[in-house]
Amino acid sequence: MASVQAEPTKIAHAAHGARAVLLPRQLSDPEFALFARVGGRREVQPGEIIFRRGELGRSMFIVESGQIQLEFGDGMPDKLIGPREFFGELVLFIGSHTRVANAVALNPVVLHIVDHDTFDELIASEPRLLAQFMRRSFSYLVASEQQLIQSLKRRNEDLMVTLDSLRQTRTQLSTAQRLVQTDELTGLCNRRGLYMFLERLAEYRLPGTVLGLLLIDLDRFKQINDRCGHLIGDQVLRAIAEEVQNAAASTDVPARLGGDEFALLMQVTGEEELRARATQIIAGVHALRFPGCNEGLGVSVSIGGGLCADGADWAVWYSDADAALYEAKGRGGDGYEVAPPHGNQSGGLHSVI
Ligand SMILES: Nc1nc2c(ncn2[C@@H]2O[C@H](COP(=O)(O)OP(=O)(O)OP(=O)(O)O)[C@@H](O)[C@H]2O)c(=O)[nH]1
Repeated sequence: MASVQAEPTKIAHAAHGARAVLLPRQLSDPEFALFARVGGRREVQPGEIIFRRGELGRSMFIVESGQIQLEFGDGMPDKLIGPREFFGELVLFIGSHTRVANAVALNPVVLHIVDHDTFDELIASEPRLLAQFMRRSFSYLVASEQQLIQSLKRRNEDLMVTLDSLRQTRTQLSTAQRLVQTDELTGLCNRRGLYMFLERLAEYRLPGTVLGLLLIDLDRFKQINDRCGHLIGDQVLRAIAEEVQNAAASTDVPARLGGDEFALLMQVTGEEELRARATQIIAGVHALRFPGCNEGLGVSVSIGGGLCADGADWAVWYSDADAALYEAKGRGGDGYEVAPPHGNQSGGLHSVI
């Protein structure tokens, strides 16, 4: 519920104390007497609505006793109108004006209602008094509008700050999401990242291609670690990751599945391209050199691959490529093997996650 901005109901006194100064919405004695005399008297019960926001206004109201709450809505503060104050006067100054607030009686209220015709007659019969009333009322309305503009400006600034921090949160979220899907050592996609890609695979599929999977495993990596130390071991892993990345097109997903096992999920034209990529990786790895270690120890990889059967899932693709990898390892490593086409049609990706 909006807060209530109470307007002073007392007559304020000028600093020098010589003359009483009326607050903007207060009527002087002669003004109140005049409006009370010509206006229609109406008693209002607590909770009764005098007018609603959006209604076409026809009259101004003067409060003799009790309190009226003006509810502007849209998060703007409500206003209280008390004895000898007026509200709804805008309709008398500009024709066919719609109400900008709901006016609700907070307690038993006595009102005097001045309509358009009565007001016009008063302008003719009491021009001096009415001019004074209108002048004061106008300056109040202008001040109110200025206040409103200020408060809207402030709200706008607050909103900009909120928007800014939301943008930051979004950036942090996407950074966190990227980190969760990335292998820290090599910067490639990790297993989780690959699974997330698989969930949205349909969005990335290129027409006229088939999916192909290569599993790449370092040969005798334990020995490299043992002989050269883990730091060199890490360097080797990073270098292999680069070779896998080099063999990947922009629509492919190179990943480190863990330890010394890498994967390359590709969109290829057929088995020939799959073999060409495997050959490229093997050749790239052969050319790698690691100062202080590589002299006596070659680095090589074994690769198992296969074309991914349509309708099958990751578990099937992985198991076919893994069987081929096992064969390549069995032949002493440093080579690749491609699995025969697989006809198995099974369920969804979720069987592996
Ligand atoms: N430096 C380093 N070593 C790792 C990392 N993750 C796993 N390893 C090591 O990788 C080695 C993998 O050993 P194995 O699974 O026996 O594989 P391999 O020695 O390559 O044997 P083959 O695959 O049969 O040729 C282990 O010694 C792990 O400690 C890593 O992040 N950094």
